[in-house]
Amino acid sequence: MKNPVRVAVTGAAGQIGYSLLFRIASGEMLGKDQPVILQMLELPMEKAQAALKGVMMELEDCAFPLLAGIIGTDDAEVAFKDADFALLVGARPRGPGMERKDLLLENAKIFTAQGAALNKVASRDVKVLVVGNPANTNAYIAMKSAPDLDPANFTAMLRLDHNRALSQLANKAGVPVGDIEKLVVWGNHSPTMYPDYRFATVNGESLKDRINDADWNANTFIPQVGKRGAAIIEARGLSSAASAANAAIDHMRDWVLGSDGKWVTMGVPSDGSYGIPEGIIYGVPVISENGKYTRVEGLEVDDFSRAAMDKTLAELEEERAGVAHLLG
Ligand SMILES: NC(=O)C1=CN([C@@H]2O[C@H](COP(=O)(O)OP(=O)(O)OC[C@H]3O[C@@H](n4cnc5c(N)ncnc54)[C@H](O)[C@@H]3O)[C@@H](O)[C@H]2O)C=CC1
Ligand SMILES: O=C([O-])CC(=O)C(=O)O
Repeated sequence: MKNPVRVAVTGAAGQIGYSLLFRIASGEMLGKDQPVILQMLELPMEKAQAALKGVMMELEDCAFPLLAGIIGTDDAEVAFKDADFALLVGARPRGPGMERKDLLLENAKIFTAQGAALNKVASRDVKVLVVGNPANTNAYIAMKSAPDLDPANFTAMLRLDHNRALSQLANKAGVPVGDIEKLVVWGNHSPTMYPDYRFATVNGESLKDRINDADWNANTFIPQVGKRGAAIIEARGLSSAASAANAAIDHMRDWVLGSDGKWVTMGVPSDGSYGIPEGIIYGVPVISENGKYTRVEGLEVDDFSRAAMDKTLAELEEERAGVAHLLG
């Protein structure tokens, strides 16, 4: 049996937390041979702490063989102590009529504090996934607030967008979703994101050629993927939770255990490639192996794509400017 690893989850009593923790504890994220210690953070309010207690009782009641320990706390330095993985979910969600960036100033302070706490007490190799919105800029804030940790280990979740795009493409082309490869979602987790299937294949053949519908791409597919979060809020009255938790599991699992040669989308600090300034947390295609992700390099950027990639970049730069005063 492997030694247990420590997985910190913030916002553990929230709706994503409730869909996420049980799957981590059952081995779906890190493997069926990897024991985990869950270190869960919630707000210091009585209601949040009581709800967290309830979640911990239910985790116990599952008798997961891989669950080697559970810690519930309102102190970030307890939750992140020696953490090997940190899933930063805890943040306010948007409601109907809001954009994710409307949450920026309210949620930003969470990520300066949690970045600093990770910097102080987490494992030096901690792998961080930011889910709380606006996810890219919150990941940027956490990364900048943790100067002693490897910036490459701060990532934002665009996997839900990637998975949404896969399903839309599979429906349109009438192919099984699992047969589609080489999809990318560039940029920000916001309506400006650019889902790009120019390179996508189905059983090795071009999906773009098979669909062959530029109008559908520009006027249906791209906006539909970009606004899917809002459509879920409209339908449910609450933002996506089960699909968000599922995407978080996919993101971490592929990062840690490898993507099997397949492209997946991760929001990662830019290395300057594709005309994205260094350090901006931007969705790019990566392949992961042995716990390390590598960008897919050298993809052609045509005029349509350049315009789309620059638009989402401009929004990220605007968000970054909006939080610069918090970062000293
Ligand atoms: N990146 C993505 O694809 C997605 C991101 N999200 C975002 O994830 C976040 C969480 O969503 P839900 O679970 O639905 O919200 P929720 O409101 O159900 O749960 C959030 C939980 O976080 C806790 N929390 C708030 N501030 C905290 C802090 N400083 N430390 C620890 N815990 C804290 C709250 O008490 C609450 O229990 C939201 O910002 C939402 O917009 C949601 C779906 C997809
Ligand atoms: O739309 C929201 O606010 C929640 C979210 O990020 C998503 O579902 O993509």
